Amino acid sequence: MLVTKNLSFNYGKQNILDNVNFIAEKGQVISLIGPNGSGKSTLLRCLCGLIPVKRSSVFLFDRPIETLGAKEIARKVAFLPQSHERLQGVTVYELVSMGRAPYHRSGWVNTKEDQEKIAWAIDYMQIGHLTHRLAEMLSGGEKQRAWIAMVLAQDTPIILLDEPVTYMDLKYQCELLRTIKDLKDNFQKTVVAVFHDINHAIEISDSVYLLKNGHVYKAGGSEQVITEQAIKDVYGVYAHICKFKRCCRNVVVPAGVHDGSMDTPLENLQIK
Ligand SMILES: Nc1ncnc2c1ncn2[C@@H]1O[C@H](COP(=O)(O)OP(=O)(O)OP(=O)(O)O)[C@@H](O)[C@H]1O
Repeated sequence: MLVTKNLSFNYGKQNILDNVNFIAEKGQVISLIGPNGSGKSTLLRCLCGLIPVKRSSVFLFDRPIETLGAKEIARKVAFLPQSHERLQGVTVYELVSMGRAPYHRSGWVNTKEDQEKIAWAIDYMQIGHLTHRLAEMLSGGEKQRAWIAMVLAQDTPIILLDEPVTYMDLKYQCELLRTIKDLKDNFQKTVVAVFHDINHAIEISDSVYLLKNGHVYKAGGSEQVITEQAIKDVYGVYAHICKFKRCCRNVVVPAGVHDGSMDTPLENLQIK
């Protein structure tokens, strides 16, 4: 569905992405993880045609992305950026409605189908009580849910989310992870999401891409990719990969401030 072949990208002379080979199939959840500045957001922006790429390095439904028009791409891929545009005087309902823009030829008249998709997205993200509020007046977490509703109203087979749990409290973080799983299980959506919390990536992903300095350090199932060695190599941090009873996934626990220095190998940490 969404593929990159030896994708490289520069800003000026700075090499940001280096020979990235990526593949997302229908109904998969794929996480991008890696340190600040490793190229995760840039990769997402290449995947939805927001930044121009070399010919035949990004393919959307088997077609080189540069051969598709902006609206055509936007009917296939929705993108939630890391930081949102500051929209003044726009209600939450109007914000969510903007997700329908790729389907409008000219002007702004919502068809019955548009209204149904908008209503579904609002209901799905549980923001019905916010629709008349100005988006700029919402709390960080409320705003994030409103923007995700806009992305869902776009009704695309592929959804790209850049740090979607930002600003959300624990309850909404858990709910958003469930939402992503539901979008995959019940709507066969393909979701590519950037996470800083590695445990979120472990919890939700069919595959994980671990980026380091613009290249893919490792990709695959989370158990293969996320190892203590990989975390040390990529983040420069010692971390424990733990298994807990009644928790059916690995849990990454970085060495704590009381365990010793961040540079202390795990085997030398003082366990009291
Ligand atoms: N518009 C731009 N012009 C020049 N350099 C840029 C631009 N946008 C990003 N960069 C640089 O590209 C590199 C990768 O940035 P990117 O935002 O893709 O990283 P990231 O992995 O998403 O980081 P973070 O986790 O901090 O969000 C960084 O060094 C950044 O400074």
